[in-house]
Amino acid sequence: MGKYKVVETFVSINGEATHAGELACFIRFAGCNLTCGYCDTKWANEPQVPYKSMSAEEIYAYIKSCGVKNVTLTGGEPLIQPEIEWLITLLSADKALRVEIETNGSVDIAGYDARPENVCMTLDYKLPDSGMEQFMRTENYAWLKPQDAVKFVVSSTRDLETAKKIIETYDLCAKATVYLSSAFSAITPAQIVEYMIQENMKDVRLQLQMHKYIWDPEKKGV
Ligand SMILES: C[S@@+](CC[C@H](N)C(=O)[O-])C[C@H]1O[C@@H](n2cnc3c(N)ncnc32)[C@H](O)[C@@H]1O
Ligand SMILES: Nc1nc2[nH]cc(C(=O)O)c2c(=O)[nH]1
Ligand code: SF4
Ligand SMILES: [Mg+2]
Repeated sequence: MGKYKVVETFVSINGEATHAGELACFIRFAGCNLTCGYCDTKWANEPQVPYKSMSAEEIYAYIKSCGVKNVTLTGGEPLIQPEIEWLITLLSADKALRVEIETNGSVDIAGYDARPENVCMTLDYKLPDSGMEQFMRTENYAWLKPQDAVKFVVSSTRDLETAKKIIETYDLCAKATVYLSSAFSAITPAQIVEYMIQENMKDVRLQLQMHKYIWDPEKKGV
């Protein structure tokens, strides 16, 4: 079996989405197929980024040594890592783990349809201000499961309007939990809440990147 390019591993609270506030073990992979303007982990996508080669078994052993339940696979883009399906299968076989995959919305998730309940996807929809909207695969919404989330990272009123349109067009609140997040420091959380009130977005949740309020927003490994 192959090796995975891992740029950092750490235990922290998950700062985002459904399990925000719970301890989680993070595995961050090198490289991404997109270049979002707001990306807070551009360093992980640099071709020369230092990485550790780890087998699936080594990653699993590290996770077990952390003793936590939640595992977040992130990056970079986890779903473009060669043989990532094998790692997900290995981790999901351990029912003491809950595996969350942070994915950017451009990669086909149809092949993960047989995943068990302890594997959830947090699927981004990249809005216009990210510069990456043309790569979004809305076909992915056919494969959402109740434990999944769709996340819109918002930078502007234009982004909010697009998010609302996509949520309604694909009836996303009926398929998964839907989050609006502020692109850190690009728009205030208050502006997002004002828009949610104005548009009566009853089934959508605001989420803030908790770790950026707890620690220096530039700090790695938290
Ligand atoms: C760094 S990405 C890695 C996973 C995957 N490439 C993706 O985009 O979903 C993890 C999450 O952080 C979010 N993110 C990145 N930069 C951000 C920023 N400046 N403010 C808020 N969220 C950000 C992304 O939108 C994504 O939901
Ligand atoms: N604390 C913390 N929680 C997170 N949840 C998702 C993250 C990510 O970068 O994907 C992240 C992260 O980088 N740090
Ligand atoms: S898809 Fe994720 S990792 Fe890639 S550039 Fe965008 S936010 Fe960064
Ligand atoms: Mg992050």
